[in-house]
Amino acid sequence: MTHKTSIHRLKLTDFRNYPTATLALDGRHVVLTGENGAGKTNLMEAVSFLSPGRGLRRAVLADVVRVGATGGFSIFAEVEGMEGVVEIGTGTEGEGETVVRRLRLNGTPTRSVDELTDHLRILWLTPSMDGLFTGPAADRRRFLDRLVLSLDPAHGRRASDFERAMRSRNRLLSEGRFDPAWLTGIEQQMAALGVAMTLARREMLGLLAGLARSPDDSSFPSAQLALKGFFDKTEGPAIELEDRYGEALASGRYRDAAAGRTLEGPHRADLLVRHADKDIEAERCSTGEQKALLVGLILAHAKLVATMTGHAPILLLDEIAAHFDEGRRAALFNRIDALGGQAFMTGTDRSMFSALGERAQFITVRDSVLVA
Ligand SMILES: Nc1ncnc2c1ncn2[C@@H]1O[C@H](COP(=O)(O)OP(=O)(O)OP(=O)(O)O)[C@@H](O)[C@H]1O
Repeated sequence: MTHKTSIHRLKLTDFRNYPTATLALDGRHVVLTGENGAGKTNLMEAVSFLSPGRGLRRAVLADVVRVGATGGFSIFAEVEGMEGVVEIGTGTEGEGETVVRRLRLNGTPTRSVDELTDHLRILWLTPSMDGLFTGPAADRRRFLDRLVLSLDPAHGRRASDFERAMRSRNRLLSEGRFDPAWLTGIEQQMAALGVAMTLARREMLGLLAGLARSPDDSSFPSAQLALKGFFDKTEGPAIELEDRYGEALASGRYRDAAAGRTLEGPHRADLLVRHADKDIEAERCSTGEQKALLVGLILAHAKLVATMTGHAPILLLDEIAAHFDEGRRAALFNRIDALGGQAFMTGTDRSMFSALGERAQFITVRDSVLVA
């Protein structure tokens, strides 16, 4: 049995184009419509700040604060979460370079925004992800890491610790400081973290592949996913893989010093995506097929999160409906509904969402004002 998580109330202060805004929600899906530039994506971005990180735009925090505001932004939400009803307060303090994010749960300050994952899982799909299959590998790696992170909150720390260790190694090598004891220490750390990251990525791909296809999946093709590069197929106990990577780093010191960077590791891996029914790479699919593939992937992931946590995640789908014909839109709404969670959707035209009927609450966004 999957439980629902949903946002009941949302209050924004000095967030993007909103001086203040309050939204009372009744647990149904939420459709935000309005003209271009009205503030629909901004509102979704505010919801995405109820998870750790920099939100769905990966924004610089200072840019999120409303232009002209004297302090930081704040978001207050009343949420039916994974541990019952919780009041989440988050926002920024400080200015310019020193802006930091703060979090309060039921009024009590918490040490880390990572605690948000105890209460809510939020997944999103935005137009900026349209070029995911054809763009740089770094985007696909980040996408995969975000999938992992939603089920394994320790993954973020692993990745940032690996980055830090790698930067230290790169610095030593670029300065010609080939001190073996020092380098070996750093490389062992990189080996442990790099292998753990890779195994977590592989596990996520295995879990997604193992998901049973639901009968109405034909509207959204399923994707075949594989890791490419860096221990993509190598089997063996983690400790063996760590030894192998540690040795590869040690023997690659002069090569990496010449290149000015570490040439081997999880930071060079890629995510391969194939259209399972057509058996071709996603990058060769038409624009519409790529979009459908991406939606299928997000829906499969949402189902996985619901199964693994027992709670359906909150979905943020920015400008999705306009891409699909009426039949596919209806299928999309049915799939979202079957997940059992709350979805936020945006569009300029309300009629695109008419198939949702009573299943959604319709809100018009007009110049930073929300009209239910
Ligand atoms: N920090 C900020 N302070 C004030 N306004 C901002 C800030 N950041 C962005 N904006 C404004 O917010 C407005 C709305 O942006 P948003 O992306 O939410 O629009 P939208 O309704 O999703 O439009 P579209 O349909 O074109 O995607 C833009 O006009 C932008 O200039």
